[in-house]
Amino acid sequence: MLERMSFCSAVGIYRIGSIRQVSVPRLLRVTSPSVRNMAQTVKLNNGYEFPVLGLGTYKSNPGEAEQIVKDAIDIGYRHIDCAKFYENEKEVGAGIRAKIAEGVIKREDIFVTSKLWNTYHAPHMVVPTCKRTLSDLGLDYVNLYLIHWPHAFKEGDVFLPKDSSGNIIYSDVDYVDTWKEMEECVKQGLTKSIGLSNFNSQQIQRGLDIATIKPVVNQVECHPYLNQTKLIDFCKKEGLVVTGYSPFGGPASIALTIPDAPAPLKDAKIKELAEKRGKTPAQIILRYLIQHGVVPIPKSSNKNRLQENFDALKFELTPEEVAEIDAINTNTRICIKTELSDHKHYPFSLEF
Ligand SMILES: NC(=O)C1=CN([C@@H]2O[C@H](COP(=O)(O)OP(=O)(O)OC[C@H]3O[C@@H](n4cnc5c(N)ncnc54)[C@H](OP(=O)(O)O)[C@@H]3O)[C@@H](O)[C@H]2O)C=CC1
Ligand SMILES: O=C1CO[C@H](CO)[C@@H](O)[C@@H]1O
Repeated sequence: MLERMSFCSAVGIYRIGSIRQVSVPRLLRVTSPSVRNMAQTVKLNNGYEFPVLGLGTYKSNPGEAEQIVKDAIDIGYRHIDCAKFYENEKEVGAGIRAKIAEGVIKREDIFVTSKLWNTYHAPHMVVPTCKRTLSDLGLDYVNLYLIHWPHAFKEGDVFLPKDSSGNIIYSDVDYVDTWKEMEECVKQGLTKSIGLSNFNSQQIQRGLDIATIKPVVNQVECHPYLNQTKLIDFCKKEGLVVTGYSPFGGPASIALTIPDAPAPLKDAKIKELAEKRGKTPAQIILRYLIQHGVVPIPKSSNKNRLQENFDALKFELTPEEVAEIDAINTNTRICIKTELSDHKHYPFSLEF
């Protein structure tokens, strides 16, 4: 599986599937390694390098998010996943900027993603909303800006606008019109790349058909119970990398609201492999996703678990072990949003 591509006495470059890994001999390492000489990355279709493991920040509460981001950067994370919807971009940005100010990283060493929320799809709102995110983060640009969901809600700063019966109020805006303004964000230097999140294959295809700047990523739920092999194949064919959210099945809050929510961390096969390999269930899951070419973005607000998750970069599963995990897939979607299934752009009515 691990195939050496080239070697010189100073630096070895390996390829795991399409993942490039640059390893630097111990003597050349500095105490705070930068993404340029340490990160394992995959190349996006526009040539930018995308670190193969990121940090999720949903439910990283104001008060903890800044410290968690700082801890993650110290551990070696060089990819942070944010969103306006998470309402913590100020704190996340403060963590990133603190580490730049300390000289631990330079801006170009870290890959920052943010997302356009559903209430800002109207074309005239896209560029200003991206600028608001930049202002909250305190950064001049993000590396990747995603349309968070294909379905638009009534425009405004109320993220979940509801009518008197408690139903979400939809908007008619078509994501292909939103996409044109996402392209404008690239042209204005607000983001290096643009992409999609929670889009199904037909929606991606519709986007590709009108795009002059291609999406580089589709970010979707991905874990051993929803391993997304068909969508991954489709995305690979079209030149998109799949980022995998909720690799452990999502935050405890989701598990609490869905009493029988599947818990991949507790799966018997995952636990068996973890024991056999002397790893944790979390590491087995992250490694599994990475070896499928998915870029997982686990969230943790605990420094030990941040380290544990990061250490998934340091071992490999055999093809047989990957196949054993493939066999526990049940295509079970946790973040399913059935309450939105009558929206004309609801993404989950198709198989993939
Ligand atoms: N595009 C989209 O629509 C979506 C994007 N996302 C993104 O994906 C990220 C990750 O997904 P998310 O839904 O947060 O869920 P995850 O699957 O990453 O699970 C997070 C939960 O797992 C726990 N956890 C983390 N590490 C470990 C470990 N090693 N062992 C045991 N438990 C662990 C965390 O607790 P603790 O913090 O205490 O460690 C937390 O409760 C989000 O933060 C967000 O950035 C998520 C959902 C939708
Ligand atoms: O990014 C996100 C975090 O999780 C939320 C709850 O499921 C999602 O709605 C949202 O898309």
